[in-house]
Amino acid sequence: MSAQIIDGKAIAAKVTDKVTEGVKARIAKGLRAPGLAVVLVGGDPASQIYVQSKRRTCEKVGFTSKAFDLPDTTTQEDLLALIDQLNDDDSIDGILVQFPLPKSLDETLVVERIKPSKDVDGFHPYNVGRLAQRIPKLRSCTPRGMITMLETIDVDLHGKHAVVVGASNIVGRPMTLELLLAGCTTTTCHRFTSDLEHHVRQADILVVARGKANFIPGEWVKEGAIVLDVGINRLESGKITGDVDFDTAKERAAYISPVPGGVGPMTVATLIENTLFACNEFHS
Ligand SMILES: Nc1nc2c(c(=O)[nH]1)N[C@@H](CN(C=O)c1ccc(C(=O)N[C@@H](CCC(=O)O)C(=O)O)cc1)CN2
Repeated sequence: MSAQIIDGKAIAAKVTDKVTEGVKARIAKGLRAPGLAVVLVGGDPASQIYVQSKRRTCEKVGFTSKAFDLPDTTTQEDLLALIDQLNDDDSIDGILVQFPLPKSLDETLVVERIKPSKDVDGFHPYNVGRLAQRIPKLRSCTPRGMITMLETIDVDLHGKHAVVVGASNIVGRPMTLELLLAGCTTTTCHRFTSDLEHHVRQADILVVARGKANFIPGEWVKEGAIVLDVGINRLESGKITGDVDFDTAKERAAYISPVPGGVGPMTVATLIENTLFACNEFHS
């Protein structure tokens, strides 16, 4: 059996089309277009690609996009002052500060400074806490995007054993909360997990966010599992590959997301979806 491919690029296009309709509906009612501020500090090449994609998608759906490209010498005070200014700007519904930040800057202080109603990344402790308490509002983009991917598959998540490999604030931890909310029994594996193979072999739903090419051998994947690969690893050849050994895994899984074209595009689409939500729900 060969797995069905979960086409993140196609699902993301549907999500952004729906947002375009939402923006048109606002304009038809005489309301302003949603506004997203995208802040990039420094010149990390991967971050530049992601930020460009976010800004391009904003334009495509009819948002107002404000770009802030700051040098890597930016101080903590300067960055927090910009966030304060954006928090007070009524034309801005969402504030996105691209991570990772240069080492001299504290990401936690940045996350905590953004007004929860403009936290379209869903990283603020207020928004993570709401997700943990089953009353989500703004939800982290990559995990929420993966739930949207799962919703396109005709599968009942209740009681399924979901195993998340990786416990970062951006992906692993909020994904565990999302899967718990969806009714899964969850296991989160991290750097101190002993016998990773044992846990992975139990997974009906396997989410891997480790950042190491072919970290999960395909033989570990349970027959009929759903595999979502969050890894984006650039090989010396220039090829981009995920964290799961795709060729072997696809012979065992029922569904699998590819890299590229899987989870990555859903991250951007969900950010756009979150911005429209923030605009309609909190600011209008
Ligand atoms: N403030 C944030 N920073 C970061 C986040 C985030 O959600 N918020 N996530 C990641 C990076 N990321 C978005 O910012 C992101 C990663 C990957 C993709 C994507 O579309 N990848 C393509 C491959 C494109 C390429 O790298 O050439 C794919 O998988 O098909 C989009 C966004 C860390 N930082």
